[in-house]
Amino acid sequence: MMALAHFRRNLINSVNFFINKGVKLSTKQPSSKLVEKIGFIGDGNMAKAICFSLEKHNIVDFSQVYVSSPYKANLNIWKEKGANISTNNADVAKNADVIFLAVKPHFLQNALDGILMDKSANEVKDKLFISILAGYTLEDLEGFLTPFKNSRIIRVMPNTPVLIGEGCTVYCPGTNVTKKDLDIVKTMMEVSGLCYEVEERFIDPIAAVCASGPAYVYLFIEALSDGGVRMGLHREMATELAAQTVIGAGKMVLSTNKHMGILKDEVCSAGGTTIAGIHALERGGVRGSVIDAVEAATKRATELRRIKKDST
Ligand SMILES: NC(=O)C1=CN([C@@H]2O[C@H](COP(=O)(O)OP(=O)(O)OC[C@H]3O[C@@H](n4cnc5c(N)ncnc54)[C@H](O)[C@@H]3O)[C@@H](O)[C@H]2O)C=CC1
Ligand SMILES: O=C(O)[C@@H]1CCC=N1
Repeated sequence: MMALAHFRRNLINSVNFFINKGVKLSTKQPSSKLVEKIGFIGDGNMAKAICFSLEKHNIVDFSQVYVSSPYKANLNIWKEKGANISTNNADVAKNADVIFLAVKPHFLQNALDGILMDKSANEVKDKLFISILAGYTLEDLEGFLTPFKNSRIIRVMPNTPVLIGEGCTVYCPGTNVTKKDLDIVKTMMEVSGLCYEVEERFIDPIAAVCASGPAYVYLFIEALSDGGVRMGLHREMATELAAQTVIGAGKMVLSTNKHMGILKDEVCSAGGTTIAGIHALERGGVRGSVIDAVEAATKRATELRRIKKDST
């Protein structure tokens, strides 16, 4: 219990760091029947992670979920769970009150054009849209959504661990977003991990750290496991130990509030095994590579936006 209290206290300290930097924090308070009908335009990995988490936390029942994608085969998993599926995005846009835009950035124009070509497009008004797309700014998105009268948009950047309640999500409201709209997004996303409101200028770098981050960490876990196998461990054991080591190290950073360098030094005995491993990592340029990765992913968000603009 004491350890838990200590963990919480230090987590609050970490979060205060963000608040001091102008980042607003939400606390977890699940509620039911938050929205009547929730929609997903795009039915892929991130839509599933968000929706399955919402269902698990009793925020929505699948009967309240409307989801669309051009490929019926991909929608079957949603149908089996009881969601309302369609290959016509207009069905989701008309029926749902809160609509996640969950397609890849280069498919957004096509997805919205499909709605506008539908004869019932004029029914799509007074909607709250939630964009999880990398790259597109609120200004871009509000431009796209102009035809849907009185629509509001919130830009949200989640990551796939929301599926298991260990996500990081940030969000930023567009013009005319109401307090109720923000409460909806906060309540939906904070059940699945950390959730902050941020200034929009932080979203691309945060996406590069948190939304892309799981992929970097999987790479590291795989490599750590490979190293174990190279040294004679069975794969299953090596992977389990590598993954738990990453969980443990992450929790140490959050719960002890010690600088990472100090935590690293506590593992490195003088002339011992760990410093030999650290030396090998530093020779391989691990720090520079990770920093380069975050820089490259941040820059790529801007490129994604430009690709769309150049092609219209
Ligand atoms: N995967 C991740 O970890 C994260 C993804 N995102 C963002 O979420 C969005 C979705 O990413 P994922 O779920 O990973 O992609 P995904 O490829 O798994 O899912 C996208 C889905 O959109 C569907 N689709 C394609 N064209 C469509 C159209 N015209 N109308 C409706 N649906 C269409 C596809 O069938 C596909 O299933 C992207 O914009 C990405 O930037 C944001 C944070 C994290
Ligand atoms: O790779 C991507 O573009 C998306 C956005 C952040 C994580 N996945």
